Amino acid sequence: MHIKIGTRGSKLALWQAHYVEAQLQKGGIETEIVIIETKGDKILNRSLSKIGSKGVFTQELEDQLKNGSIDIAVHSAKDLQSQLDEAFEIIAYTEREKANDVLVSFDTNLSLKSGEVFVVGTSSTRRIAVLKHFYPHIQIVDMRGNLQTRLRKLNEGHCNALLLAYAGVHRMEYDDKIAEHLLLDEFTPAVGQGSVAIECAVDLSEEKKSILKELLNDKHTETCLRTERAFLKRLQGGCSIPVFGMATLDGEQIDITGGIISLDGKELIRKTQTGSSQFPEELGTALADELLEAGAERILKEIREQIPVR
Ligand SMILES: NCc1[nH]cc(CCC(=O)O)c1CC(=O)O
Repeated sequence: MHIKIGTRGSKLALWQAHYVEAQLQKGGIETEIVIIETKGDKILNRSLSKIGSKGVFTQELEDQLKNGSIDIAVHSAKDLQSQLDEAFEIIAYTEREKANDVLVSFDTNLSLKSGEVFVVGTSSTRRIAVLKHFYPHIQIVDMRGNLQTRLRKLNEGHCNALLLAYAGVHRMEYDDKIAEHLLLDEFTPAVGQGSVAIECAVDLSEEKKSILKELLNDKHTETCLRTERAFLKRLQGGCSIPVFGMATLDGEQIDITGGIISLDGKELIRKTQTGSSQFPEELGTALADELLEAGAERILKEIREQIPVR
C-alpha cells in the first residue's frame, strides 16, 4: 500500500509528517510526503485573529484531500477547527506530547513568577489574556511566524522571551532554551495541544482507513481529544478565541478542565467535569454548557465583537 501524506512546509509540520511517515513505514506502508502551502503560511504580516477566516492552516490541505492528490493531511491537532466539513474526518490522533506551555529565552533564569518586568512575544489571544490575568507586570509584543522566525526575533531583541507550546519547542530541539514550564492551572493549553491529528476524506477506501487507524491512532489520546474537541465545538471557539481545555484519562474516567478568558484578562471562568470514557463527546459538551451558563456566553459575545467574525 502507498500513502500520500500532505503537510505544510514549516519545520514543525515536516517533523510531524516525518513522524507519521516513520510509523507507517514500520507497518510496511510505502509513503510519499507532499508539501502544501496554506494561507496561514503566506500571510505573515497580519495577526491570525485578523485574517478572519476559518481553516487558515487547513483549507488547502483539504482541497488536496478532496481531489485525491493526497490520502491524509497531517495537522497539529490544535490547528484543526472543531467542526470539520462533512466530506472529511479525523482518522487518528497520535500519542500526545506533554501539553503545557513554556517560557523560552536565551536567558533561562527568566521566570514569570519572579516579578521582574520583561517583554514576552506571543500572538495567541489565550496566552496574552492569561498573561494579563496572572502576570500583569509582563509586557507583551505581538509575534507571529513559525518557531524559527520567532527564535530569530527573540535573538534580535524584539522581546526577552517567547511563550510557546512545549511540544513544538521539544520537537524542534530547543529544550535548552526553556526558562520555565508553565502551570497547567494557569496556562491551561489550547484544545488539542501536543497531539498530531490525521485527517482524510470520508470516501477514502475502508482498507486504507483501517490500516491508518491501526498504525497511527493512540486510543488514550483519542478519548481525551474527542472530549476536548466536543467542548470546543459547543463553544464554537476558533483558534483566535481564548478558550482553553484539557482532558486527561485515568482508567475509565475522563477529567476535563476548560474555560474562557476575556481578551483583557479580567474575566476568567474555568471549570472541571468528570465522566466515563464511554461518552467523551457528551462530557465535553456538558462542560461547555456549564460554562455558557456561568457567563461564557456573554464573554464569547464580547470577544466576537472585538475580533472579526470567523
Ligand atoms: N498555533 C501554532 C502551533 N500549532 C501547534 C504548535 C505547537 C505544537 C503542538 O501543540 O502540537 C504551535 C506553536 C505554539 O503554539 O507554540
